[in-house]
Amino acid sequence: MRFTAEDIDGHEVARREALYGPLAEAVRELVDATIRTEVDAAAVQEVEATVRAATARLRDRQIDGAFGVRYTEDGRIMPWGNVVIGLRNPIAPPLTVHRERDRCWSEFTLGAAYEGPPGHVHGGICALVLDHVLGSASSPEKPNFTGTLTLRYRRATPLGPLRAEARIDRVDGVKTYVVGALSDSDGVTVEAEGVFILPVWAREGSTTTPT
Ligand SMILES: CCCCCCCCCCCCCC(=O)SCCNC(=O)CCNC(=O)[C@H](O)C(C)(C)COP(=O)(O)OP(=O)(O)OC[C@H]1O[C@@H](n2cnc3c(N)ncnc32)[C@H](O)[C@@H]1OP(=O)(O)O
Repeated sequence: MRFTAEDIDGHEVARREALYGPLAEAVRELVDATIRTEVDAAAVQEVEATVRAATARLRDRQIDGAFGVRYTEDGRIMPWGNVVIGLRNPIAPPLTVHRERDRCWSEFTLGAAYEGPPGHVHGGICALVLDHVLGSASSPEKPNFTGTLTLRYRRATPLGPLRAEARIDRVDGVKTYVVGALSDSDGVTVEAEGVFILPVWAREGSTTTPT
């Protein structure tokens, strides 16, 4: 498991956010435009060549494997490759998750890139979002892992503005039970409950390391 310390200060974190955030946002727009465009064949081929050239340019210098979770000495966490919240991940909507004591919530918009049933959010994407928001609620600091996630899809979730929220129901040793829901403006579309577990390597007195 890749947790990497970065010897950088707040200014450097901000500089990187300002550099990579707009790139990821531009690629998100590209994905949406790729799905919805109706330009002619020549234009599609021209854009394909441009995108391939841009990809090759970025690959001139890159890390091996995934981004991992990076952190600074002063406790800033940079999960920038994360598929839900990652600043550098164009697949991430991305969500901004807010916290208040034992609750977390996020308001966000899912567009064409997240479609399953026509005009509606893919069920796996609903699970992805709820897994993350419930997991975030389960622990403000230590990294809990999803043990079991149970969902009840009450009705199809339309693409567009949505809200996900979660709160701790109870804690039993290393297990935290969390409940939550995904909603649109008409109310709940998916109910969720999850058991989030502190992995062995993060438990008090553990000498094992993340694998
Ligand atoms: C770090 C910063 C990150 C920045 C991002 C922040 C956002 C974070 C949000 C991220 C959110 C997204 C998060 C993600 O995407 S996490 C990624 C998806 N999840 C996984 O990959 C988890 C894989 N599994 C494991 O790592 C382990 O099996 C875990 C850690 C789950 C348990 O470990 P271990 O197997 O060693 O446990 P134990 O033997 O000591 O048992 C302990 C207790 O737990 C009970 N139990 C065991 N398994 C399960 C189960 N599956 N359901 C229910 N209960 C279970 C067990 O009976 C016992 O209870 P009791 O008998 O004592 O009563």
